[in-house]
Amino acid sequence: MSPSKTQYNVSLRGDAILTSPRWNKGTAFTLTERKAFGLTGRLPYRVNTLDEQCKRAYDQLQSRHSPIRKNSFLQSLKNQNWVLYFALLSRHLSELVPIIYTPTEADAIANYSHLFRRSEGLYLTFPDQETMEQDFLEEIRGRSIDLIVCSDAEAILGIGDQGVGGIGISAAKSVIYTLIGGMDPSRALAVTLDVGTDNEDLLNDKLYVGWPNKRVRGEQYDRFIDKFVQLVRKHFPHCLLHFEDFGVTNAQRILERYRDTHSVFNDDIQGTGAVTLSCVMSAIGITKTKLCDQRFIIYGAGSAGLGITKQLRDAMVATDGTPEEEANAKFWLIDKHGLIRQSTPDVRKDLHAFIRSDEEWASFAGEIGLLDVVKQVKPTVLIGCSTHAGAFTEEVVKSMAAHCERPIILPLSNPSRLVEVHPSDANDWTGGKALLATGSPFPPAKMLNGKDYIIAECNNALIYPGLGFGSMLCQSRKMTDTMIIAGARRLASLSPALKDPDNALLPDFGDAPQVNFEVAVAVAEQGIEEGVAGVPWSKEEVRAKAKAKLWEPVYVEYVYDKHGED
Ligand SMILES: NC(=O)C1=CN([C@@H]2O[C@H](COP(=O)(O)OP(=O)(O)OC[C@H]3O[C@@H](n4cnc5c(N)ncnc54)[C@H](O)[C@@H]3O)[C@@H](O)[C@H]2O)C=CC1
Ligand SMILES: CC(=O)C(=O)O
Ligand SMILES: [Mg+2]
Repeated sequence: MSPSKTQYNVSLRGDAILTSPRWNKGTAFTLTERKAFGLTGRLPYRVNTLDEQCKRAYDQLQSRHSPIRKNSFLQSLKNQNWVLYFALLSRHLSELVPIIYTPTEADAIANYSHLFRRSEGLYLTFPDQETMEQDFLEEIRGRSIDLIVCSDAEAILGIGDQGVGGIGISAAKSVIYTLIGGMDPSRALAVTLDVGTDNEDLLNDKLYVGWPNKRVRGEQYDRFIDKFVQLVRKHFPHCLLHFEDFGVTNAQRILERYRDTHSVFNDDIQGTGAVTLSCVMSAIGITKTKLCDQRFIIYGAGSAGLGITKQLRDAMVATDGTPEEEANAKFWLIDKHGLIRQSTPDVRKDLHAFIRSDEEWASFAGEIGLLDVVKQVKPTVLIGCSTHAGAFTEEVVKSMAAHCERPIILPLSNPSRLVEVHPSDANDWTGGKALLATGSPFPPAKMLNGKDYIIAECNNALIYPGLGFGSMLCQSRKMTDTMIIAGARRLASLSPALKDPDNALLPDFGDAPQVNFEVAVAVAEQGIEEGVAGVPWSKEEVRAKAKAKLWEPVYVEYVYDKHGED
């Protein structure tokens, strides 16, 4: 609840308030509230505190042994009582984020139609587009919306096209905005844009609950997306529109199309770019080098690969004063058909600035693989966002380490089973020299001195809630690159490795709420400084304003009022 509110006037009574996850307190309704809301006979006698409810829920959760069953339990809890759900998650953040987010959420999404119990969020389906506005208004009735997270589910986490199951990633990313970013969940909306699926398993599944049709593409797809974006702009001109897990042919295009006219954000491109920039900044703090001193190999040139490359390039230009063309030349991008160079067919337009010349690789015939590129380029940074499990083989890692004192190796693919190299292997193969971070959580590796080396989680969830909250806080008209860089710099400044190079490259996920608060402040300050903010504040006021806006999972007293909120 908002810390500025000590009381809410609520119009729901009886079963209606008990079945509203926003207002339900279950056994924590006080005796006065029970009388006022017609609940005395609807609840057992004893009034519980939130702590007692959390303990009971945690005990129940522990009796579910597999991560996916825990995920289902938490999903039910979310459908019952938001305060309890978020309070429980906050009390066990590091343990439960992997259950409600990557890696477990990937399994929940892959099995969405079979695990389905109850709908959540907004389903906008291609054949129903005539009623899109009506459906939208029905879902947000009586609510003010600050944040919309939408997905068309073509590239979910690392598991590809998941059709209507994409609502799971929109909802999980919204939950993270609340849990880590302090966003009021009643002001957020998760949306799935069901434009069909090319996943044959889903199309052949009789229980599939989405639109059983091949994915719509081309002009029809663009018109559908445009209809949705214009609807958002019409009804909530100041809300942040977050795009998640769109396919590589649409993600950057959509971002470019709308980013100058509305506050839009593509997490896979910009969020991943920002957290990776922070991670690399932290690592080069240890190697005492600059961004422009690095040679980067980016393995997997999809949305994340492009976002990471551009973010690192832009920061190099801004921080080191490297001319853009010179900065572009520090990157070697590899995709399914090897190194991307002039003779590579059908390279996406957004990658053109990073194409290597054929002349540089004249002595190589055919597709040029990772090992060849590593041997030739002698990279200092190797980043994986390919979904190609095990791609960073022992030979690749050892070849890199042969020419680089502290190789920076970031296998970022999710979920855990798709990681390009297990961080313990990379640690062992480099004699403990590699500076490592992964996309999903991994246990620590052992350093040569026997101490644990904590593997930082370089996941966009460590930064996007702060980027989004900062942008919403200052009501920015758009999310600029410089606002994102300001957030990434603030995150890097909080790295534990700054104090001790044997520490993790990024803050622990357990500290993510405090870290994201700092990111949000940096982003809003930057928005104000560059004149895109819609608030009349000075930069000095931002911190206090941000504190006042944080939503916290605590119970606030309710007073019955038939004209109150519902
Ligand atoms: N750690 C983090 O915060 C994030 C991690 N990711 C992860 O990165 C991976 C990619 O995600 P997106 O970029 O959104 O997907 P995407 O589908 O846009 O990109 C994947 C790219 O990898 C390429 N690829 C596939 N197999 C390959 C191979 N054998 N060798 C080289 N390239 C190959 C594909 O052609 C494609 O260009 C996923 O596992 C995803 O979970 C994505 C966003 C954030
Ligand atoms: C973390 C994330 O956004 C992804 O894996 O797609
Ligand atoms: Mg994603």
